[in-house]
Amino acid sequence: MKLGFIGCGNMASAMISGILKNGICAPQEITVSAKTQATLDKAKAEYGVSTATANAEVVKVADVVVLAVKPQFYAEVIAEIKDAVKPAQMIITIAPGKTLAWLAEQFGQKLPIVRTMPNTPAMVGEGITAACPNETVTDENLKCALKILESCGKAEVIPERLMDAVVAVSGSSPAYVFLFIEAMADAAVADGMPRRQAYTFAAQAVLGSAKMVLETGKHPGELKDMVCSPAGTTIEAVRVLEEKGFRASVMDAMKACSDKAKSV
Ligand SMILES: NC(=O)C1=CN([C@@H]2O[C@H](COP(=O)(O)OP(=O)(O)OC[C@H]3O[C@@H](n4cnc5c(N)ncnc54)[C@H](O)[C@@H]3O)[C@@H](O)[C@H]2O)C=CC1
Ligand SMILES: O=C(O)[C@@H]1CCC=N1
Repeated sequence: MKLGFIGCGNMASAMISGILKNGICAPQEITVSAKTQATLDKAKAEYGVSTATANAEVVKVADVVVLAVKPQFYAEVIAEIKDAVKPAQMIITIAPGKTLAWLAEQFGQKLPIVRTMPNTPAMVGEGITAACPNETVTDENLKCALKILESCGKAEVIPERLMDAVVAVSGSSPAYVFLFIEAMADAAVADGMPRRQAYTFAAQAVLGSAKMVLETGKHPGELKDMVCSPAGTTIEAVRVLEEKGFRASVMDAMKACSDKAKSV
């Protein structure tokens, strides 16, 4: 399968890394375009992919084209490539806010389009991607799209109305988790732990806790209670987090994120 990425920044790189690690296709079967030659040179050096100076070149050689530019550039890029897109070619989008109806209008022709929302843990094969196919996508198309997306982690088909929620809960949330890990490491450093070691302990604690949620099927509240020994240390931290509105701040931040996703 020949894959094309229009744009080769953080998200495209994370996906390419996951795709290559899982052998979904060979490096030379991936063609990328970008704004600058420096980006193309970096992608070629890092992944061994083919590069194209024009976006239409990517469309000409790929069976599946991933639109990996920022949402504000979608209209101009689609305008540039739409005449080169063949009816059987599948388009995968990864931008927030660009609905299937908007995409159909921009392309001006019936095309199999899968709207998705991935995240950067795709880089280490631990991403999660929401996928929403339009009515032109066949079962075969969807199988192919999910094979690509599942090479970077988990993928689930969802109704389009949930896409903005997905941006907040998984598309953007690695950034909140990185903030959390950084804050925990800073606190450990304040207590005397070497910084590098503090990142390892903080990150592994988050990884292990996440695996417990995914693998035990227990409610996060129950898992939290399993850590909080009566009159112990953990409940003191939990009390302070509640006092400072930890959960409310997470929910408010995610509301701001999903609201923004509606307007990009
Ligand atoms: N970074 C993330 O965690 C996630 C990003 N996304 C979405 O992925 C898309 C890309 O985001 P990032 O990779 O973070 O951005 P980025 O800024 O890292 O990469 C954008 C890429 O597009 C290229 N580009 C810009 N204009 C172009 C044009 N006219 N033709 C060809 N290439 C062009 C740039 O050279 C760059 O390689 C965005 O729509 C973003 O919302 C989705 C989920 C997660
Ligand atoms: O911040 C952004 O707009 C992109 C979409 C989801 C994660 N990053």
